Amino acid sequence: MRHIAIIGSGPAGYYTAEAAQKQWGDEVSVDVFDLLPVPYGLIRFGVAPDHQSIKGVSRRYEKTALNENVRFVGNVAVGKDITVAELRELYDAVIFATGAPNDRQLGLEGEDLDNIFGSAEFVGWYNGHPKFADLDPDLSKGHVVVIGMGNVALDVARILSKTETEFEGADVVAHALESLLGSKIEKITILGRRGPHQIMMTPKELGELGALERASPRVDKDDFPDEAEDALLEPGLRKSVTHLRSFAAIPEDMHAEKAIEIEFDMFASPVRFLGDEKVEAVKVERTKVEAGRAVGTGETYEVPASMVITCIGYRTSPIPDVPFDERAGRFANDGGRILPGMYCVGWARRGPTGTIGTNRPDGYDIVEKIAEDLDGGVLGRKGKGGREAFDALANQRKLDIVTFRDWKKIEEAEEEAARAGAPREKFVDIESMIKASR
Ligand SMILES: NC(=O)c1ccc[n+]([C@@H]2O[C@H](COP(=O)([O-])OP(=O)(O)OC[C@H]3O[C@@H](n4cnc5c(N)ncnc54)[C@H](OP(=O)(O)O)[C@@H]3O)[C@@H](O)[C@H]2O)c1
Repeated sequence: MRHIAIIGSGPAGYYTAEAAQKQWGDEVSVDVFDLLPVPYGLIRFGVAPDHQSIKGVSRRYEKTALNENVRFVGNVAVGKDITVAELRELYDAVIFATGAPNDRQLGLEGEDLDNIFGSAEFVGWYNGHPKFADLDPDLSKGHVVVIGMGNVALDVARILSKTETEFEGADVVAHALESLLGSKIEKITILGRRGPHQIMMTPKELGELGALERASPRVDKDDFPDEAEDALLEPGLRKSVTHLRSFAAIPEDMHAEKAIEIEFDMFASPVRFLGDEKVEAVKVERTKVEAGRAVGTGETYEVPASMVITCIGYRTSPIPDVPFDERAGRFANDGGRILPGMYCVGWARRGPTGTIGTNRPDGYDIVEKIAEDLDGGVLGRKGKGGREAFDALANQRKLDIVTFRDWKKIEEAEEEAARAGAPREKFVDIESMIKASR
């Protein structure tokens, strides 16, 4: 019997557990650890609460989780409750699937002013992540600036704009829903340092932005190159550009019918944040794109801002004893191999790009590599103590472990507490989660 520890129960973690199960069947025992008492990581805390069909992928992970030889070990902080060195003593392979939960910083003056948040914080707040439940963003004033032109920026702009009817069926947590519905936002400026032909937003999500009840997207016609150049774009990007062109063609009287304007300010790079305690404006430099890169033109202006959300990417949390690539913000690895017996998958391996499905081949690939390392003798000829040995240590340390069965009780309690039409009302603090699990 071989023993595998997967650290992180999000998409990367569960696709890897699934791959291991398929590869070795009863010959392997897989423990999937999570810092929190609840599984699924990005699916629960990152995917937008109004995108329930995407969240449905957790049913596939549940199938894996319910296998005899796979178990969920929640509420365990690796690096604190148990060290990486200890895990390596207990398991033949330790795989980090910890994602990229920290916001990248712009490194600009004024970035620590009040009411400036990174998207991990803001998305975590409306998705009920215990770390960000108390964020308390001030939505009582009119102009939000969202920095970045990727799908996270789109999620944030859409969630800030939706009406109560549009939130039907969403699992946005109660504290956030109340605050969002009481917001006084009139304008959202999406700042992108490049242009329409470099946008990272995908067509389906851009289409949703064009169909909001109380918000209307505005794009400047002058930002586009000649229409003939659209034909040179790859099909996905071409569709996104078609959406942007349709936004640019919205007549003024139609904009006027909507309470919120979502303005795309392209070729605009943030320079510094202005304000005393709270943010009041963003100083921006006009850019042009040269060889695909944004280059400053020296022309600057100010965009008023009562709140700022930066949506510019994420970094993995370093863990003691795991080599880290500071520049890239993820574990130092060679195709997922970190050190003999230590691996990484998903965003912790590749950085924060791709869809949820991108993690699936990652999981299968690392399992193949572990199989190679097993065959090559890299992981020793004899299996380690695994599950039993971990349980002995956990008992000794009095770790309060949450099992998958415990999680199902939390899930049931969250489903019972759901408001009409919503799938669940999430617990937003660890204590309540644990209480519901007992
Ligand atoms: N519904 C969905 O399918 C969905 C939803 C959410 C997220 N996702 C995926 O999750 C991944 C992460 O999404 P994301 O939106 O965080 O990342 P992203 O797609 O990489 O977009 C990041 C944006 O931030 C900008 N940016 C980065 N550094 C900047 C700086 N210093 N100043 C100004 N702008 C800066 C980038 O501009 P440049 O392009 O110029 O670098 C880009 O527009 C993506 O693969 C995304 O597609 C998917």
